[in-house]
Amino acid sequence: MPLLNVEEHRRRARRMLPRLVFDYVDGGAEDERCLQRNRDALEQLPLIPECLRDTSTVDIGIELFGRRWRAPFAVAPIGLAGLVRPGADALLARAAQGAGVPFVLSTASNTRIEDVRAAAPDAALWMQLYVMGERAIAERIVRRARAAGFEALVLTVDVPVSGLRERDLRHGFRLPMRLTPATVLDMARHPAWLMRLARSGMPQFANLLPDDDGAPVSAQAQAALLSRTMDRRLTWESLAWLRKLWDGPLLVKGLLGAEDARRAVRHGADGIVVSNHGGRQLDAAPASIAVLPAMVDAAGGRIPVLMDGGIRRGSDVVKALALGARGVLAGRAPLYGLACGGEQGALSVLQLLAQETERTMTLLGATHAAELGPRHVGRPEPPPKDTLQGKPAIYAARAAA
Ligand SMILES: Cc1cc2nc3c(=O)[nH]c(=O)nc-3n(C[C@H](O)[C@H](O)[C@H](O)COP(=O)(O)O)c2cc1C
Ligand SMILES: CCCCC(=O)C(=O)O
Repeated sequence: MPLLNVEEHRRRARRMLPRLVFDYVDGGAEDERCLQRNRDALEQLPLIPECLRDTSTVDIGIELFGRRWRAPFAVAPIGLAGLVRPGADALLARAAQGAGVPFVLSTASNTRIEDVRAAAPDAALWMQLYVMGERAIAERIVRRARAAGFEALVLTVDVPVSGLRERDLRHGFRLPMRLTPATVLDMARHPAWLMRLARSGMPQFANLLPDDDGAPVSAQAQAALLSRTMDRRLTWESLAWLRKLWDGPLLVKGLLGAEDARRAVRHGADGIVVSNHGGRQLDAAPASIAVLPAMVDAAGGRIPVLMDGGIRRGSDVVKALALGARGVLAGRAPLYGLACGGEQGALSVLQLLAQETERTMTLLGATHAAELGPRHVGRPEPPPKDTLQGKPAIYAARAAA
């Protein structure tokens, strides 16, 4: 039976992966309220169709930074994706290439920048940047991405420190790594996953390994990235430093406040990504979709606003576009696909999202993203009654699992 939607891919991924890996992908910070909020806020928004409009051709493609995207979403940066499957970054890039959408490579990828480019020569590749203590590391990554023909740079700014990922802590997934006996047993119960990992070895942060140019990159930097120890002196003024290194589109990812959107414009960013890091950082953060209209308003049409967080259906994509996003990023959705079926699995998820986006737009009477507007979005429905004494619905899901 083919998997019909993203949630079915998620459930299959949960069976295919050891719990430690699934929880790393699926989990959020602290009580996972932000993770849940992203979903709730999207689900609670109704869409209002406009009928009797000619929808004989519907084009879900968009254009951004001089490139056509075949669908209005890109694959979000995912660090340590190699835990899901060896070569994950290249497989995701190839899936994005197949779907005709951009792929954002994480600084914390397990495949080198140059190897991702070689695997997906025709893909629109963007580079996500984490700035750690040694600025020279970031500078080197930017230079390499540029040389490999990456088209945009995405500076992630919502990780001054790691969010408190309690699922990871429970599994001993931290440094020094202290795997629990239960985790080791669980890995043994997933032989297909384990064999692949055994063949390829433990994933490394490939962009931090000593390279052909012999630049020394310390084990310390690898450890800093795993624990998400970033440079906390990074400020808005640092954008000028990046500007000198990068002349292409420069986006800032991880903004939620209108004043920050205005600061991004003032400091010369070419775009912003409204994001709470998929609920993995500040658990008290609002749902991305909830603050999107204010962010679009603050950007005032001067720079494009993208959004991520909780995209699981084409209708979620359409809601974000209707509220003013130029496009969205999908993080976990293609990753669940990757876990189920490698490159083909990730591509299937991207195709499902594209088909759902097209169907939703057709049902709304919109033939192009530019025709979508706030009039298509109704007032949020009241949140569903919690079944477990006021706990977010995710607890109910877990209790049922
Ligand atoms: C396993 C995992 C790893 C991630 N790694 C990064 C990263 O390296 N850099 C980054 O900017 N965001 C990272 N993110 C956040 C995503 O880019 C994106 O903001 C988020 O996943 C969007 O929410 P969604 O998963 O609900 O689509 C990661 C997310 C996940 C799930
Ligand atoms: C381990 C590298 C950082 C990945 C990340 O940003 C995340 O887990 O959300």
